[in-house]
Amino acid sequence: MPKSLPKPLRKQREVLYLPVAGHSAVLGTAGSGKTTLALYRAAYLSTADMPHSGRTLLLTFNQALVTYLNHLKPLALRNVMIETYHKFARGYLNSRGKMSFNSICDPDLRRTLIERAVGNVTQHYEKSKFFDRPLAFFLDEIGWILSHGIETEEQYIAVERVGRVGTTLARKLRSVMFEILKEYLALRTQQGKLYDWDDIAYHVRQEYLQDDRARRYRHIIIDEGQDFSPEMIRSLASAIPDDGSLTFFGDVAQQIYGQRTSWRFAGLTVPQTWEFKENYRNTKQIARLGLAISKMPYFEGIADMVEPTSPRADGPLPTIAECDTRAKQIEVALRVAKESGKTKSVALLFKDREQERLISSGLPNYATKLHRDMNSWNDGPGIYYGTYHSAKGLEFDLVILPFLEKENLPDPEHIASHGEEDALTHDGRLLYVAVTRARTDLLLLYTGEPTPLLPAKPSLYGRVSP
Ligand SMILES: Nc1ncnc2c1ncn2[C@@H]1O[C@H](COP(=O)(O)OP(=O)(O)OP(=O)(O)O)[C@@H](O)[C@H]1O
Repeated sequence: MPKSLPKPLRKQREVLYLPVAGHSAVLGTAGSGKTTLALYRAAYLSTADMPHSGRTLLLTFNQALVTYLNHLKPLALRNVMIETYHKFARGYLNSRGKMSFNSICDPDLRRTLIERAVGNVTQHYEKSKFFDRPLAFFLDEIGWILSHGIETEEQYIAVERVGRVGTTLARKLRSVMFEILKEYLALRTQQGKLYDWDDIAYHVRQEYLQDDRARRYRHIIIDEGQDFSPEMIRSLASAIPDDGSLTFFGDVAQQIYGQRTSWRFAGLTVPQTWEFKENYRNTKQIARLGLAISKMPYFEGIADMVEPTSPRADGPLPTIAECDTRAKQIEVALRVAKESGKTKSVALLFKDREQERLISSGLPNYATKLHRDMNSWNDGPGIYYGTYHSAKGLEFDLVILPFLEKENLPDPEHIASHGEEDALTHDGRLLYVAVTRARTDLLLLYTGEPTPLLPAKPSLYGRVSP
């Protein structure tokens, strides 16, 4: 068994020994040990000399988490491959001779081609407000169709929920939308691109349907599964043999990629879902703020939400600091990070790379940037910085969140393209992820009016004026 990981307790032990064949799903609140148990389960399923043992694949969404997992991965897991879904997909298609050089359409080209597709289709119709929607709407809708494995116009017209919160697309417009999708795919093919990041999973699944070779992995485990699209999950269900297993770990409150669809659309055969409610990471005070965020109106109506029970460890209240200017926020963030980074792990997290750059130039050069290609992980004290997305699945002693003002969050561009409700829903989950990365200390900074994403209750915070 892994040595460096905490010993599984209660529900965690039950999950470790879930059936070794078929599908299982574990839903857990932040910090409840999903990643830890994903590693334990990988060790259990890959243990040599057991009747159920076999090669095991542990998949997650982003590279920073893969690097972190590899750092936690004990020697007992030599038989386990840990990688991102997208790396797995490329590798598998390559093994089938279906991945030539440069055959994936990158997001910039995709954007250009979808814009062109909208323009081309517009010419066949009379002027309509539909075509005036922001490009982000078309990018999203096409992503939604492809990541759900929808193949025909009839399927698309019949499907129940289409579009983001508040932007459900009327059925009569779906034919036009589908025409835009087909035009995009035609333009993409002309560019020699066989896939994009939304439909690669569809192609993986199609390939498995025709693949009668022995399966490379007997067991697959998905961590951060809430961010896997239904088609990604389906493709993995078809990647295991009949006597193999698929174990899904996820937290719907932390869904920050994709179109907020449900893993349940993937149609796994899960007799029962298991829930982890105990939070082992955060102090009571941080967990209370996390819980208050998850009770905000913008979280309402999510299926499968698991509410945490209060952790035992006590700590300081999250600190909220109103600064006169953004420059002051930067000064405070840098000072605290440098001081605390000597003895603690500290993460400075931002909405996007642009905001990260406002601070990163002032950081010492030993600070570690969290990013897609990071390939080593230094445990212990130090400064880490990156976007909320890049910190997914990770944890730090102190988390510093600058720029929490109303003008910045929810993101004004997101409001412009998808409306306020959608922006609140999207950025609320990001904030939830960011807050729950903190083990013991949290520093929230803003100028002017704080973001409406933060709960107003004063007793949740210790307030300071630097
Ligand atoms: N049984 C346990 N006893 C003590 N500590 C534990 C136990 N299980 C997990 N932990 C610790 O709790 C923290 C959170 O665990 P982990 O990262 O596995 O949670 P998670 O559910 O994947 O979190 P998230 O979804 O928020 O990323 C880690 O520091 C882990 O070592």
